[in-house]
Amino acid sequence: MTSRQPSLRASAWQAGGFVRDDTPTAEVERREAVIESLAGTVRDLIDATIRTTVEDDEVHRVRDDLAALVDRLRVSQLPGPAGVRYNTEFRSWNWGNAVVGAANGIAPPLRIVHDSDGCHADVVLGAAYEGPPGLVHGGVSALLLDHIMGETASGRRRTAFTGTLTMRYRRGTPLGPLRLEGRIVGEERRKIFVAGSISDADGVTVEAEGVFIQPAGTPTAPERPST
Ligand SMILES: CCCCC/C=C\C/C=C\C/C=C\C/C=C\CCCC(=O)SCCNC(=O)CCNC(=O)[C@H](O)C(C)(C)COP(=O)(O)OP(=O)(O)OC[C@H]1O[C@@H](n2cnc3c(N)ncnc32)[C@H](O)[C@@H]1OP(=O)(O)O
Repeated sequence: MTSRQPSLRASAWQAGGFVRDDTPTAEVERREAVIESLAGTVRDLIDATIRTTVEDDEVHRVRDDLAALVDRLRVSQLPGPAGVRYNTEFRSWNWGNAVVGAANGIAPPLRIVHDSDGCHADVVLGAAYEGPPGLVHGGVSALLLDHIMGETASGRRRTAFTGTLTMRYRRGTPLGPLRLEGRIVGEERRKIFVAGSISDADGVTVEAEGVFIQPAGTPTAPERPST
């Protein structure tokens, strides 16, 4: 996640379900690095669990050790999901997000780059994202495209919810290195039309079209610089 320029009254965001949290940016980033390192190990654990061939007794011992570790993390917990928070500098963080959450071991996670044409992200998908043998699950493709296309529509200056998302799976998407892209192709009042794609080294595997809706009454900030 990148830093936000202060541009709007914080109160404008409360209506969109974002939670104001005045943790200073330096502290947010310190904690984010800590929790991200744990999530990275959880991601390794998921991959190791899928691919392990160790004997049953060893599986049971590892399970018991992990259960003890879960108990240690449960000692202090949020009352519910992590949500989206932002501070006075409009630095936002959504550590539980299914696609980009720093604390979420099931998020790939996607590192999204905003540029003048929209957004893109390079990602490597492993065994945890498999559908057909050796190929990315179609729902995972839709998940990742939904998010990057939503961020494209948002442009980090407004809230945009997915209204309609249409996928065209042109060929199987192999597990491994992939590029995701999103770009705005039209706008009509609160509707933002976005095109998206997933590509491997040989070209596009999935194309998507989406209509994203800016909820009525939510603000739009001035253009933000590219990151
Ligand atoms: C200001 C400072 C900003 C700083 C910004 C900083 C950070 C930004 C941070 C976060 C945002 C970042 C990224 C977003 C990233 C990822 C996105 C993930 C996307 C999701 O994962 S999100 C979850 C799945 N998503 C839902 O959970 C939606 C549930 N749903 C609803 O919340 C409503 O249903 C809604 C809001 C969609 C519409 O509600 P509404 O009341 O506003 O709509 P309304 O009836 O007024 O229609 C208005 C016009 O939209 C047309 N229209 C309506 N619905 C449509 C549909 N479904 N498809 C196509 N067109 C539709 C109408 O036909 C009309 O069109 P027309 O104007 O031409 O008549």
